[in-house]
Amino acid sequence: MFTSESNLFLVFLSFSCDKFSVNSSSQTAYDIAKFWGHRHIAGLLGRAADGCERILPGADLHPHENYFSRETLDRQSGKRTDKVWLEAKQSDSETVYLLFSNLSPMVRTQQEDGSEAQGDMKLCRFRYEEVKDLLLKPSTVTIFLGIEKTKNPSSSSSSEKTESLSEPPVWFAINTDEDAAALLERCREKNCSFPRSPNRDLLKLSEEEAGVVAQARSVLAWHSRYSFCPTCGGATKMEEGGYKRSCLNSECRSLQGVHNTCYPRVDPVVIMLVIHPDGNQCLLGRKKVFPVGMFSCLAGFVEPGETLEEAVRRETEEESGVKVGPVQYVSCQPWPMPSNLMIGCLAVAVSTDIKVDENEIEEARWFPRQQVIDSLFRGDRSVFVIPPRQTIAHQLIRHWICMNSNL
Ligand SMILES: NC(=O)c1ccc[n+]([C@@H]2O[C@H](COP(=O)([O-])OP(=O)(O)OC[C@H]3O[C@@H](n4cnc5c(N)ncnc54)[C@H](O)[C@@H]3O)[C@@H](O)[C@H]2O)c1
Ligand SMILES: [Mg+2]
Ligand SMILES: [Mg+2]
Ligand SMILES: [Mg+2]
Ligand SMILES: [Zn+2]
Repeated sequence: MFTSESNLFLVFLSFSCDKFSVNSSSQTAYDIAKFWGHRHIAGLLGRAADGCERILPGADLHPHENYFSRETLDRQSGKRTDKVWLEAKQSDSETVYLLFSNLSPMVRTQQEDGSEAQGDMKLCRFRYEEVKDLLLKPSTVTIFLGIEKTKNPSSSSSSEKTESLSEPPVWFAINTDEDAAALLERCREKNCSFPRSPNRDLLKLSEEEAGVVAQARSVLAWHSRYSFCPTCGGATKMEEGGYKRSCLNSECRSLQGVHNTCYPRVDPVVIMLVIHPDGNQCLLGRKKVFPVGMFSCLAGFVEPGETLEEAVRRETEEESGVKVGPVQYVSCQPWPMPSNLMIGCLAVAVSTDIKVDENEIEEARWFPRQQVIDSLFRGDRSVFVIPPRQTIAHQLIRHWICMNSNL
């Protein structure tokens, strides 16, 4: 019975209907269709060819995968202590090496016009023969990243199955202090470089490669910052495929029992979208260093002996003066600059007056839902800019907009 009405409705959707308009209660047409049980209409509103499905998935939200989160490699932590296996894999002709200089991976840019789009940048991959001299240098740090995950083995043909009997390639990352220009000459491909602004440039990788870089860069950064033993100041040696540093001083306390100083560090950071008590506005702030017009979620390092909820409340109040009540975890994102874990939360404000800490934040404001929708989906016509979609800040804002927040 729906067929002709559906087609008419779809035509209407594709020509003139504005799906992002909200009524005085900040409800979209989708919110209202869903509330009154018009599942078919809600489905159409959420499915049109312009990507609306991603925009308004409703209550059946798919758990979102953040950029830098994809696990392309199987880490195989058990292999880290198998020296014989690791050595054999290092010289295997199938093994993939990523080359880092000053903690930046060598990448190839697809577009010569300097385009900013995601996927425009690819990691340069090297074979053992091309890097074996670097592996021998004492200043080179080599990390075992893992084994390539096999793609859906049950669906492969019999010839593919025979091929897949051999182990998939193993990946290593190396950081070297060799001259960057000389390193670039090793590459067979054109348009290669070591990006200078990781915060901006590493966002141009594919999801698969971004996940590998998140792991590699964080561990390499740990080695470059923790060369000496944090307990006695002595020299250390690298172990377990790059996942441990042990003190060479046999008297050192760090050798008795297990010490977190011997393992790669991760710093937890809470990042929160604070919702106004009326449910229809959210709190966003800007740092002086942000591009003109950009506002983002507030964020801050979790302190020792603090829960995530308390960190959200403390950082929000410190930076904006706003007091927060309930806090709800949404998703997290590894952020390898150098090794943060961004823990994304929604929080509900219990006070609304804003008083910013000028050392951290230049300005903070309550933004109405409609303005946020404009900023997410209407680009040029918006009054402010939100961070790019690769950031968890963007995803938290999108998550709030996609929720049936007021029904
Ligand atoms: N992916 C995203 O969407 C996103 C968004 C915002 C922030 N971030 C990241 O989160 C980090 C933390 O946010 P913030 O700067 O607002 O935190 P913050 O509000 O806690 O302030 C930073 C200050 O805290 C102090 N500090 C305390 N512990 C620290 C630690 N372990 N490492 C470094 N400094 C520490 C330093 O004085 C630093 O200047 C940023 O550095 C940024 O990389 C990511
Ligand atoms: Mg902060
Ligand atoms: Mg702070
Ligand atoms: Mg802080
Ligand atoms: Zn020591």
